[in-house]
Amino acid sequence: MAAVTADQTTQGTAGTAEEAEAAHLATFDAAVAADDRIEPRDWMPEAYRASLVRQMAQHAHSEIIGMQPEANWISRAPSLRRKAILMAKVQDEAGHGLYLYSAAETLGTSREELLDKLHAGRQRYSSIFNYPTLTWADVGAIGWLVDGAAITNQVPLCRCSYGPYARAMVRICKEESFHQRQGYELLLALSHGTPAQHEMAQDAVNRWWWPSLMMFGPPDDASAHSAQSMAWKIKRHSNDELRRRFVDICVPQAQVLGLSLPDPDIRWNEKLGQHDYGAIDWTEFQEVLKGNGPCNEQRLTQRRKAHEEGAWVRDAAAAYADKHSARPGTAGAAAQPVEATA
Ligand SMILES: CC(C)(COP(=O)(O)OP(=O)(O)OC[C@H]1O[C@@H](n2cnc3c(N)ncnc32)[C@H](O)[C@@H]1OP(=O)(O)O)[C@@H](O)C(=O)NCCC(=O)NCCSC(=O)Cc1ccccc1
Repeated sequence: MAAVTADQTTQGTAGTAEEAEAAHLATFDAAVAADDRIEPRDWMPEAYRASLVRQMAQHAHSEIIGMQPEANWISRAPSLRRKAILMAKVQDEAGHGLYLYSAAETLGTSREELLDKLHAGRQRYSSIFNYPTLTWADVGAIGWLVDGAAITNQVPLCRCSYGPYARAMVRICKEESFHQRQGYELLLALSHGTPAQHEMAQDAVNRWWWPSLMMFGPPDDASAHSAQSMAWKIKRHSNDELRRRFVDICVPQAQVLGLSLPDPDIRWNEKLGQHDYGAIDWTEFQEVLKGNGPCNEQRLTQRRKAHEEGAWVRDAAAAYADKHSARPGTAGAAAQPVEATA
C-alpha cells in the first residue's frame, strides 16, 4: 500500500492531530476500497489492529491446540505409512501456528503475550478441538471435514486486506489441501474395507459433521464481528455463506466415499442453486465456547503442561542467540562492550 507510514504521521503535518488522523483514515479507507494490502508500517485504525490480533491469535491458538486430538493417534497408527503421514500433518499444524504468531507480531503483540492469554483462558481457539478422537477413523474425519472446513474458510483469507496474514494463509492453505486429501483417502480405504471398518468410518463422520459446521462461527444474525470485518476486508464472506459452501462441497464427496452425512434435512435447493441443511445445535456451540465441551479442560491443561516443559528449550535457544550475537564479526558484537585483555 502506498500509504502514509506511522513514522511519517508526525512529520510535516501542518493541521491539527484530528486533521492528520482524518487524512490517514481516508488513505486507509481508499487502500481497502482499492483492494490494496495494508502492511505493518502503514497507519491503521486501532480497532482494525485489535480485530486482526483477535482473529489471528485465535487462529494461531487453534493450530497448536489442534495438534492434540490427532497426536493422540500417532503411536497407534495402523501402518508405518499412515504414521509417517500423520506425524507430518501434526508437525505442519505446529508450523501454521508459528507463521500466524509471527504474522501477529507484525501488529506489535509478542508471541509470549498471546500464549499467556491462551493459557489464562483469555483468548479463544476453535470449538472443534474440544471433541475427543475415539477411533482411528477420527483421524480421517478430521482430515476430510475439519481441514476441509478450514480450507473453505481460509482460502478467502488469502485475500485478506492485511498483507502478512494474507501471505501466511497462502502457504497454510496449500498444506491444508494435502491434509484434507489424506483424511479423505483414509476414510475411502476404511469405507471400502471390512464391514467393521466401514461402520467405524460412518461413526466418525456422524460425530464430526455437526461440530465441523460450527467451525464457521455463529449464524450471520448473531455474528458480532462479521459486518465490520467484512467492511475492512479481513473476512470476505459471511459465516453462513461459507458454511453453505462447505455443505455443497461435502455432499458429492460423501457419495463417492459411500458414507452418509448425519442430516436428513440436506436437500438441493433449486432456487438457491445450493443445498439446504438441518438446524445446528447452537446451545452446544455456546456451551463449548464457555468451556463446557467434552475436552476443553484436557486441551488447556495439556497445552499449559507442554509450555512449561518446553521452558528449557526456549531458555537454551535464547542463550544460544545471545552467545551467537556476542561473537566477533556478528552484528550483535558491535554493541557488546569489549573486555580489556592483559
Ligand atoms: C469465522 C471465524 C472463526 C469467526 O468469525 P468472527 O467474525 O471472528 O467472529 P463472530 O462474530 O462470527 O463470532 C463471535 C464470537 O464467537 C467466536 N467464535 C466464532 N466461531 C468460533 C468457533 N468455531 N470456535 C470458537 N470461537 C468461535 C468468535 O471468535 C467471537 O468471539 P470473540 O468476540 O473473539 O471473543 C473467524 O474468526 C475466522 O475466520 N478465523 C480464522 C480461521 C480460524 O480461526 N480457524 C480455526 C481453525 S484452524 C484449523 O482448523 C486447522 C487445523 C485443522 C486440523 C487440525 C489442526 C488445525
